[in-house]
Amino acid sequence: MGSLMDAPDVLKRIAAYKADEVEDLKSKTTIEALRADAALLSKPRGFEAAILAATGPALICEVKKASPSKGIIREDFDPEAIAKAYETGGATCLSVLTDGPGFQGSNAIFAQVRAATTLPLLRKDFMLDPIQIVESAAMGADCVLIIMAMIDDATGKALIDEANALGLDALIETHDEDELARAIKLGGTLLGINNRDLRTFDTSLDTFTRLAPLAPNGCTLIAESGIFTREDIKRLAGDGAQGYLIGESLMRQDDVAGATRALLVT
Ligand SMILES: O=C(O)c1ccccc1NCC(=O)[C@H](O)[C@H](O)COP(=O)(O)O
Repeated sequence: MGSLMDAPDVLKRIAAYKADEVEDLKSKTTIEALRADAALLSKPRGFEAAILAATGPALICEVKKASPSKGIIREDFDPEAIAKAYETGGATCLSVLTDGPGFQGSNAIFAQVRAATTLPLLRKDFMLDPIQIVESAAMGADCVLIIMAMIDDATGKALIDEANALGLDALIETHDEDELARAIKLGGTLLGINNRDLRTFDTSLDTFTRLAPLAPNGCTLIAESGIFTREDIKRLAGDGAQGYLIGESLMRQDDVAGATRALLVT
């Protein structure tokens, strides 16, 4: 028998429990209260700016214990140690999973990482409602992920507007021509192309190669998923990538700092 997180339809299942989580959040607080909490924090660190300023490949290294497609990725999961190792290894930014059911992430893990590093942080979760964007700002996130496959255009606009109002960057994730066209129409400039099809879990770098030429000049292109080697990065750079979101291949290493550094060697 398949698990709750098996493809296909994993996104539908995630959307269902995420809608419950949003209702739970709204029962405990208000968007205004979260906005006030966010206003007490220092300004977000520029996530996209850090990627554009990187002198070598801009690695966005992911802190994730598990995923629906791979199950448990790292048993000895110490978010603080991993964040420090990524920073020592030369990461430009970090991505932190906060989704519980699919990734064994949490807001507490995000807080641990935030306390351990000064690198700009992406809160990686499934955004369906503007209150989650404000919650992310109140947690000290610098960037939020918006997955086009999970939302309609009206929701996308509301999420992007909220991120802009709070000074957060928004990484708009796409996987096919239609999602990319919708993201561009919504004014997204930090565009993720996910090599993993979240409906089937099939992963191929050819997705980035196919879609990157369709993005307008001036966008910052992030290649996501399935990146394992320096050769992968060289190939994706040749196809126009300016940043690389890498999770599994680094999370499985004993020497996380060394493995991160090795991806930066030219
Ligand atoms: O990876 C999954 O199983 C997954 C399932 C459902 C929604 C999202 C999912 N993954 C998010 C990602 O794409 C990755 O965490 C991220 O891009 C890093 O990928 P990787 O380097 O392959 O771990």
